[in-house]
Amino acid sequence: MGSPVHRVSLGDTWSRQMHPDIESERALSGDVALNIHRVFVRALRSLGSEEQIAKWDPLCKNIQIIATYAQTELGHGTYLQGLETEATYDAATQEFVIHSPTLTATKWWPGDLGRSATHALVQAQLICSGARRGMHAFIVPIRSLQDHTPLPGIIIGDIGPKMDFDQTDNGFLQLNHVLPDGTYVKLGTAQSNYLPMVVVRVELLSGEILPILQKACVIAMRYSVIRRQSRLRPSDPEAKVLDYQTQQQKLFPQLAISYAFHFLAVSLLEFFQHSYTAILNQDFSFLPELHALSTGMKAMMSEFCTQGAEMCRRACGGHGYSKLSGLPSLVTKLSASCTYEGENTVLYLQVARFLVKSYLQTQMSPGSTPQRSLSPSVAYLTAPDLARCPAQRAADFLCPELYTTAWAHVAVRLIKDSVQHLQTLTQSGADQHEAWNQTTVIHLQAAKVHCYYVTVKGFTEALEKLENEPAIQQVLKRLCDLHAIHGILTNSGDFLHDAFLSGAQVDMARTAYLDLLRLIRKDAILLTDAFDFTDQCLNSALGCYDGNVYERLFQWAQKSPTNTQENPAYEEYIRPLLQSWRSKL
Ligand SMILES: CCCCCCCCCC(=O)SCCNC(=O)CCNC(=O)[C@H](O)C(C)(C)COP(=O)(O)OP(=O)(O)OC[C@H]1O[C@@H](n2cnc3c(N)ncnc32)[C@H](O)[C@@H]1OP(=O)(O)O
Ligand SMILES: Cc1cc2nc3c(=O)[nH]c(=O)nc-3n(C[C@H](O)[C@H](O)[C@H](O)COP(=O)(O)OP(=O)(O)OC[C@H]3O[C@@H](n4cnc5c(N)ncnc54)[C@H](O)[C@@H]3O)c2cc1C
Repeated sequence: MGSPVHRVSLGDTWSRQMHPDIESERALSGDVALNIHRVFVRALRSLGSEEQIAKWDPLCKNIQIIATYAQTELGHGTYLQGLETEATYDAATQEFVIHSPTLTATKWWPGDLGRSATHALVQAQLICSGARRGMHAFIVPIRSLQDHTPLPGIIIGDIGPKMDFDQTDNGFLQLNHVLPDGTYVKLGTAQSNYLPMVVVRVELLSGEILPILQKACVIAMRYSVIRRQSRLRPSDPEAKVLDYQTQQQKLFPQLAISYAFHFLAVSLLEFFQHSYTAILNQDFSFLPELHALSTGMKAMMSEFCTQGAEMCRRACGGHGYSKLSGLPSLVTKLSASCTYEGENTVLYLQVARFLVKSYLQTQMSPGSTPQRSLSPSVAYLTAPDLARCPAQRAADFLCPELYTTAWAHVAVRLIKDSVQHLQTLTQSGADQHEAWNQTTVIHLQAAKVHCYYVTVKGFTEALEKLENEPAIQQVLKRLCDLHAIHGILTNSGDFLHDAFLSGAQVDMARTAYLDLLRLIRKDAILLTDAFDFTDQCLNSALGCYDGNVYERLFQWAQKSPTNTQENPAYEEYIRPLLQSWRSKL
């Protein structure tokens, strides 16, 4: 490992040396390749029969094969029913033949496919007895385990340079009448084939997406107490930029949402594990809500984390634009998460479908067809609603029940409004699909507010469990309050729309918000230290634990290739340019 890791600088000489034995335990940090091998394993365990899992799982665990998940094609990524790769069952030979019938059927994007993977889980349209049976998964060997060359019928390669993820060889794959390995076993419902995406979306939240925002918060917060710029009063020394209220407004909401998302990811993982156990026992009743939560949280977390990491980068001024800060690559990595594992708009609209169905369920007349009980995440649809917010003073906005009710009120109003717009169009004769398309902007807004409500509710419920830790509960409650009020102020129009909040009450909320910034200031470094990233993991000259920013920036710059190699432009361009005046004498 490179420079010594600074976690707890005891100041003695040994602090600066990492013992090799403990260092070897810190399995893998920063960029890791072969990420999609894990996605393959999740898919295998979700879709495979016991026999298939028994065969392939050990091969994956021992890295006797390197696998990828090949679903997306050149022509389709979102619309799975449009995937063109074919798996035709030949009853005579009792074999499946996998084929890419068109250019747009070329598998395109699967991670590690470009140069690394030996096997692919290929999602293909199953064709049996001439009938198309929808998307199904097949394990296909693609490279020789002897010499890694492409197997017969396989055309394979890398898709070329990307915005980031340079460590991953996203690839393309064409299959020319290839026979996959093993028999085919169909499990569960039609949606079972979608299960791997649910599994990956849930795991991405705390495994990949949230830690990137947390790292950006650590880097920007530590830098903001080292960076001194300008004076609060002419007679004062230069101020730490974190003492400026506007710097706090940039960074503290990102810190608050990092904690909100942490608690949310924990509770979603618990719900997922409960639902997954049921699904493996062929009980799919939890799947609709699990799908709605996993899509909504993946869309919201990737969107807010990307915006938040960019805000942290900008809050570091010029040095935030330097790659030595570690921030630019955090932003470009996060922006991919708004697309992979489901493009965010498409996923939010899946949430909207769920909200419409849930709302219509609440409107069914009593005694009509037996109602499935409403899913817990939308129980607020039938909770008593307030027409007006009762807040009388700023402090009232520090009450979790008050702001949770406020968020539920706006979510109900927007969901109801989206359903009414949909019904108005269908009742006026519009085709249901056209009516849906013509109201998706309204549905999108309702889905986003519902997701924000879920994070606020989840944070308040997590706080309730901390009653035996009053000091911690108090510090985290400030972040919960800030998260809820920041959303209200950012979307105040939604709260003012039906006069649920008055203008005066929005001013009260702002007063409470600004006071929270002041209170959170003293805990800001401790709240980011708590994420417990090593300096190596942060990989940032601005974010090191010991705060020696300027020394590291200067030292790391010296190591930049532009400073260690000859300037290729000098001989060919600069020297002739500088000397050109001589030839004119
Ligand atoms: C270190 C870095 C690590 C990076 C890792 C990166 C990994 C990236 C790997 C990938 O990107 S893999 C490819 C991921 N691709 C996607 O996520 C594709 C997104 N598209 C979809 O999920 C579906 O096409 C979509 C949900 C948008 C639409 O589904 P359909 O085309 O079937 O249509 P429809 O919306 O009518 O859904 C049919 C039914 O299935 C349900 N459904 C759809 N998806 C489901 C799902 N995933 N789970 C459960 N149910 C699902 C849906 O709710 C609905 O139920 P109802 O009819 O009861 O309403
Ligand atoms: C870094 C990275 C890694 C990836 N790794 C893998 C992998 O390992 N395996 C794999 O199979 N795939 C992988 N993908 C592909 C990824 O899953 C798809 O790109 C993603 O699902 C989006 O699909 P798309 O590209 O077809 O986007 P599109 O759906 O074409 O999106 C384009 C626009 O169309 C809009 N749109 C599409 N459908 C609708 C609709 N019904 N309603 C409203 N708007 C719509 C979208 O909102 C978007 O604005 C990866 C992608 C990236 C960026």
